[in-house]
Amino acid sequence: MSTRTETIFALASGALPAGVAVIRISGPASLSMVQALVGELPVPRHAALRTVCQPDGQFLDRALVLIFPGPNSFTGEDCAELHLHGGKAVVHAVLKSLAGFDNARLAEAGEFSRRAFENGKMDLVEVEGLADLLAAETEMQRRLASEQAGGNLSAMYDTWREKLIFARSMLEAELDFSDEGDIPGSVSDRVWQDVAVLKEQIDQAVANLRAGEIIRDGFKVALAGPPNAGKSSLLNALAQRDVAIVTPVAGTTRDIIRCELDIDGYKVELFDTAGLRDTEDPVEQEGIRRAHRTIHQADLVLQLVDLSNASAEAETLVPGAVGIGTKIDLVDLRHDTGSMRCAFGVSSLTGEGLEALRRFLVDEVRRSTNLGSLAIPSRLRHAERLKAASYFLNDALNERLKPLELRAEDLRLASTELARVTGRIDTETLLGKIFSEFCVGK
Ligand SMILES: Nc1nc2c(c(=O)[nH]1)N(C=O)[C@@H](CNc1ccc(C(=O)N[C@@H](CCC(=O)O)C(=O)O)cc1)CN2
Ligand SMILES: Nc1nc2c(ncn2[C@@H]2O[C@H](COP(=O)(O)OP(=O)(O)OP(=O)(O)O)[C@@H](O)[C@H]2O)c(=O)[nH]1
Ligand SMILES: [Mg+2]
Repeated sequence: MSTRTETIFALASGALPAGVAVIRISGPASLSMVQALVGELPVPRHAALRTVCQPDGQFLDRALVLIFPGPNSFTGEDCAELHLHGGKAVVHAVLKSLAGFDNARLAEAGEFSRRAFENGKMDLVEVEGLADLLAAETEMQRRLASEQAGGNLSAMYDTWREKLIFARSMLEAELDFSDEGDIPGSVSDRVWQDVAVLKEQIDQAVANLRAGEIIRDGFKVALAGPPNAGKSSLLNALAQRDVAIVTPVAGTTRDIIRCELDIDGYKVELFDTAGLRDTEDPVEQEGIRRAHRTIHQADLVLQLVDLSNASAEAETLVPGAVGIGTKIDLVDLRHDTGSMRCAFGVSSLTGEGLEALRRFLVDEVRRSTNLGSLAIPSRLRHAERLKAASYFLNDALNERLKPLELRAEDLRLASTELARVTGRIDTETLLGKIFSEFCVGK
C-alpha cells in the first residue's frame, strides 16, 4: 500500500459543457474533503444526492456523490466521486474549492492509474490496455484493448513465468539429489520438454505482434500508380470526404496524404502518393521518393491502372501489388485488355466496384490478423522482452553440455524478462512513458 500524503482530484469526464461532469478524488483526505463539501457521507459505493457547498457555506450544486473507501477502490486509496451538473462554471467552482484543502491538488495525466498500479490494482500490461481502451476508435481496437485491460494477456505472461519458476525448482531439486549417485535424468527430461513447449508459445506470441499492431495501429494500404491513374479520387471516394486535391493535371499529388477508415471495425490507414514517373521537377522528385518509401512500408499496395488510357497497358505491376482498374465508367470492360491484370475495376465517379474493394480490404486485414484469440501483444515492448526470454530458453535447451546450474540460471533470466513485461521489476523508466499517454482524470 502506498503511503502517499497528497490527495489528487480532476475532472474525469469529457469536455464541458456536458450533461453530467464527474470529478474524481483519490488519497487520504478524499473522504474528509467530500464530507466538508456535502455533509453526511453516503453509504460506501452507493450514490446519494447531496448539496455541495463551499466551506464558507456558499451553494455550489446539487450532485450525486459516491465514496469508495480504500483499498476497495480503483486506485486502492480512499476515493470519491462528485457527479455534478456539467457546466463550466459549476465544475470550476468545485475544483477551486477542492484545491483549497491542505495537501490536495489537481492530478497529473494518468496519475489515478499510476496509483492503481503502485497499489497493485493493475499491472503494467493492464495499464497499457486501459490506455488503448481509452484511445480505441474501432470495434476491433476496443476488443483487443479490453482483452489486455481485463487481464487476459497478463494472465498468459504470468502463467509462463510460473511455469519457468516451477521448471527451475525441479532442476534445483535434481541438483540437490545428484550427490546421491547417478539418477537417470528422467525428471530433467520432462522439464526440458515443458520448456521447449513454452519456448514455442513465446515464439508464437512474438510472431503474433504484427497482427496485434495491425489491429491497434491500423492496416496500412498504399495507393500507387502513375500520375492521373485516379489515386487521389479513389482515396476521396473511399473516405467519403474531399481529402486530397484532384485535378486533370498529371503530377497533382506530391506529399503523402493519409486518411483513416473504419472498415467492419478494423482501422485501415490509406496513403495517397505522388504518381510515379521520371521527372525533372525537384518537388515532384521528392514526392516520388516519399511515395516509394510509403509503398515499401505498406501492408498492402494497390496499384491503380487507368483503364480509359490505352498506354496504361504497357505499365508493369510492382511485385506484390494488387492491380486495380480505375475509371471503369469510361470503358467497356468486355472489350478492355488492360482490365485483365486487375483484381477489381472501380469508378470513383459512379462508386461502382467500391463496395467490392472495401470487402477485399477487410478480407486482407482479417487474413493478416486471424488468430482466434485477441490475447496477443500489440506493442513492441512486449515482443522485445519475449524475444529476450526466448533467447535464454534457447540457450538453456541447446547447450546441453553446460552444467545444469547454468542452464537453470538461463531459465531464471528468461522468467525475469517475462516479469519485466507485466512490470513486476524494472518499471521506473517505463512508468513515465506509459502514464504520459493518459489524459488528466484517468
Ligand atoms: N463512475 C465511474 N465509472 C467508471 C469508473 C469509475 O472510476 N467511476 N471506472 C474507472 O476506470 C470504470 C470502472 N472501473 C472500476 C474499477 C474498479 C473499481 C473498484 O471499486 N474496485 C475495487 C472493488 C472491486 C469490486 O467490488 O469488485 C477493488 O478493486 O478493490 C471501480 C471502478 C468505468 N466506469
Ligand atoms: N471519369 C472518371 N474520371 C476519373 C475517375 N477517377 C479519377 N478521374 C479523373 O482523372 C483525373 C486524375 O485523377 P486524380 O485522382 O487526381 O489522379 P492521381 O492518380 O491522384 O494523379 P496524380 O496525383 O497526378 O498522381 C482527374 O481529372 C479525375 O477527375 C473515375 O473514376 N472516372
Ligand atoms: Mg493525386
